[in-house]
Amino acid sequence: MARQVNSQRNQEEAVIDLAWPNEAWSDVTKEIFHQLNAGTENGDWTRHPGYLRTGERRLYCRNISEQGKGFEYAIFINKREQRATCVCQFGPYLEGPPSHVHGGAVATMLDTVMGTCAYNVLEGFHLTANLNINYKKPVRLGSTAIFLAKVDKQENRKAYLSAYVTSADGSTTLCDATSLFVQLSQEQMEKAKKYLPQDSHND
Ligand SMILES: CCCCCCCCCC(=O)SCCNC(=O)CCNC(=O)[C@H](O)C(C)(C)COP(=O)(O)OP(=O)(O)OC[C@H]1O[C@@H](n2cnc3c(N)ncnc32)[C@H](O)[C@@H]1OP(=O)(O)O
Repeated sequence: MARQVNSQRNQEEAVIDLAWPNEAWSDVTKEIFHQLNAGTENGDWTRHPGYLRTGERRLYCRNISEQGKGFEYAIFINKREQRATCVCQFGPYLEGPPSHVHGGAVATMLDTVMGTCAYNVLEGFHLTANLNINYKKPVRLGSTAIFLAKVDKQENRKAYLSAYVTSADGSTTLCDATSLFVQLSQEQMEKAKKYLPQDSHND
């Protein structure tokens, strides 16, 4: 169930944490979520909240508010191991090839999971400078996939990551990817400040 949290931003805008199972999640998606969430018990992993804002702006991968029709996902981060893992169920509004997920939707989740993983090493705000994806197998619409990302190298403001996407049972590699995220310099941050959310709900 989505959990309502108060946003300091302004009261009429509800900020809802969607990175929890809801009735649109399949049993497979829920089972993987609970396996990943069990890793938070000893503190090694933390669940990254996924906020749907109900104001005029929405995070792209949280913008389809009809449950189960778009991206249904939760991301878990392991700071010590510089890794992130995501379970994602792709809804019917994400079609590309008939009955399969649009490559851009898979790219969106890779960008988001690796961008979230980059928080393990980069401070402040970072942007995707480069994202390379090898699509190995088409992803069935309505299916559940697992995204596994890790930081491979950090050089100052640059974080180099790799990731791969597997079927729910882990038996099939659907994609692999690499990326570069760049933390904004002070000067770039000054310019970007006016666009940044005013509260901690920046996902
Ligand atoms: C909580 C929710 C989390 C979600 C996570 C976020 C997921 C979504 C992330 C996105 O979708 S971000 C949107 C898509 N990306 C962009 O719009 C970024 C557009 N590009 C830029 O703004 C600038 O090019 C960028 C900030 C990436 C880099 O700034 P600059 O082009 O001014 O270069 P800069 O000097 O700051 O770069 C720092 C280093 O990165 C290197 N670099 C930059 N772009 C590169 C590139 N493409 N390939 C290789 N190296 C690159 C650059 O050479 C330099 O290396 P050195 O320090 O060694 O000299």
